[in-house]
Amino acid sequence: MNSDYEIRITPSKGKALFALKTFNEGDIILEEEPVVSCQFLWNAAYKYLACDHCLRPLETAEENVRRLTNNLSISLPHMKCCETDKSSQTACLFCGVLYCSNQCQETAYSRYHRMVCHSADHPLARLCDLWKSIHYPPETANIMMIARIIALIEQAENKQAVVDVFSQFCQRSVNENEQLIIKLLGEEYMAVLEEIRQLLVEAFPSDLSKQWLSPEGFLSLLSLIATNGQGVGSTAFGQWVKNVSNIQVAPEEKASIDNLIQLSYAQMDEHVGCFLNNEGSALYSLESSINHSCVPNAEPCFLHNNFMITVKAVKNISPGEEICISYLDECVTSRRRYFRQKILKENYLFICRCEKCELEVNDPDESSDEDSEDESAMEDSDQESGFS
Ligand SMILES: C[S@@+](CC[C@H](N)C(=O)[O-])C[C@H]1O[C@@H](n2cnc3c(N)ncnc32)[C@H](O)[C@@H]1O
Repeated sequence: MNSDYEIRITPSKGKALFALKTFNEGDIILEEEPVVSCQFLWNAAYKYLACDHCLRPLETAEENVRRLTNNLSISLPHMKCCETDKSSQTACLFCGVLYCSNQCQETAYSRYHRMVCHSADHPLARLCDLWKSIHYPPETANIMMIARIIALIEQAENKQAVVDVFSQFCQRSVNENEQLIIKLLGEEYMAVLEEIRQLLVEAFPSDLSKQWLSPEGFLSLLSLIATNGQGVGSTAFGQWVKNVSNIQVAPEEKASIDNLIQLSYAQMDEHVGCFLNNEGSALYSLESSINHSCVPNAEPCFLHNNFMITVKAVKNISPGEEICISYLDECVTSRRRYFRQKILKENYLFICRCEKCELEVNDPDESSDEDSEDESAMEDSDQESGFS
């Protein structure tokens, strides 16, 4: 039992997280590891090297910046600011997936990897290929999350306890599940879903898994990860930049490091655009109970450069206040109510009942020219940020 916050059921938003103590701006409210997580498939295929369990970067900062800029001549000073420890890395002897440490490998193996470890001709390998053929970058979800969820249940000694963990996540009606999946994949790919489901059934043929993988069960699993999945990102170069910016150096050296950083990001922009990070998605037990607000008082971040999420206060929060994050990019949160509601309704399938939207309830329900321009920009950005 935590005395800093608690989950309560609210009439308008379902589950919500409330503060039980004062948090000052910048305070850490909570930190947690996910129940399940997975790197995106294209992200992994494009050699964004990350631990298969915790998504920690496996490249050094220098390898990372060279790959992302396609410039092999870049050398980074102060490599002690790079946190990648190659000496602790390890690989699964059978399927070859990489881990940052024995500990991650052992945790993965004991919890789910035994069931999902596969060779190139396994149904799960075909599943990954099929998923990649219908879900191109920018990725928002990964079918292997479902495989890992099933594996977690299959491998658990106390299966009911694992099932209970997943039943706490926000669920939707059958009709809403379908709408979300259409949004996730696009209507034209809905027929392929049955092929995907069949491959999962082939990979997990037990009677227990078949229950989860019935047509309806499968759709609700997909919808569960779309509704509750949180994007996760890690970066070796970004971490080096953060660390190197905090060391004391002479002003001339500082200027030369800043110049190198600026130049590197400019070259990355040209070579890989916005695809800078190791990326995946994850389900967090507590964090997924945090509702959206257009005036958030908290934000999620990844201070440990792996899948551990930190929720930080961005304003002072009083005991009894609801803790909310924004599901939207900052540029959308600052727009008019009509526009924010439209984006949330279309992408997340809910009508926002946050404090700001409730206050502006009488604002006109019509779009402006500015909104229309932003809508086309959002079509790209909402794909980038995914559903959460
Ligand atoms: C990740 S869950 C958050 C926890 C959720 N309230 C629950 O009961 O599990 C996201 C869902 O919460 C609800 N939600 C989140 N923010 C909301 C808001 N500002 N207004 C209304 N509903 C909201 C929506 O149903 C949304 O799909």
